[in-house]
Amino acid sequence: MAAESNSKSDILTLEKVREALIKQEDTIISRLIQRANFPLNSPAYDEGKFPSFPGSLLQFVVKETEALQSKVGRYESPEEHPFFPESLPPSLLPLPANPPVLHPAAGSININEKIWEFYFDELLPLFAAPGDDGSYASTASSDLDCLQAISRRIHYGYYVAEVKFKGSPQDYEPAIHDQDRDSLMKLLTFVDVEEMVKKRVEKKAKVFGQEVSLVDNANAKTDKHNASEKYKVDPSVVSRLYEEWIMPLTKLVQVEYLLRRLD
Ligand SMILES: O=C(O)C(=O)C[C@]1(C(=O)O)C=C[C@@H](O)C=C1
Repeated sequence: MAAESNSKSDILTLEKVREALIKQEDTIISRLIQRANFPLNSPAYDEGKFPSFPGSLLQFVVKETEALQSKVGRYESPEEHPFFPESLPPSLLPLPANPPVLHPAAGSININEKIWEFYFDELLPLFAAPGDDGSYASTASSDLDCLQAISRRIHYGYYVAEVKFKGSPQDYEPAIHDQDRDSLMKLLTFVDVEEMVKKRVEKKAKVFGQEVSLVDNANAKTDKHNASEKYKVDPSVVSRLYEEWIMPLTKLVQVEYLLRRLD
């Protein structure tokens, strides 16, 4: 079944979708900076640490927050996916009146498990300082803010794939018919764009993450040895986040979506 042709999908352009991705960079970087205000706070992640919760404090915060957000319609947007989709309450709001822009396949592609894994196992230790200040609730909420912003960005790949497909169906259709992942991956990859994204997010991390002081401190500014310490989150970690995880997973979402695009 093909996605409906309608005014909203007709005005969706690659330029507009890329603009949306650029705005989301601001959200992701700001949330990482917010999380970096707290140390690692590992008891928040230990299952059974607080007997009042069945799993970890983090899991409790995520599940309860997602249940509330589900009731107010968060997961009715195709790019929003819960981390604990099991037994979520339904939305209490009426369904959106707009006709769908995406193929219904989008609803079945949720790669949040991969996002959860890299965030806690690999990314977090790179930018949260070791230590425990006891502020577990704020830490868990802040983790969920980061996870949701990253997840939304990655699942936005549906829209990128849709505009690319609509722009040149003749290029994509043979690879979709053959279910050829490698060809799809080649077709949708723009190495020059990826290079720009990495440079831009690194620069944004420098601008957003500066320590602001009313006293000019010329020494601190020129001290190259302390370059990464000057920023609230190391800019090279943000660039690495995009290079190793966000862009490859956005491409994975695009491939998964395109494989089902002609169903
Ligand atoms: O801008 C695109 O064309 C995208 O597909 C998005 C994106 C990204 O995740 O930033 C992913 C793949 C491309 O190689 C370039 C950039």
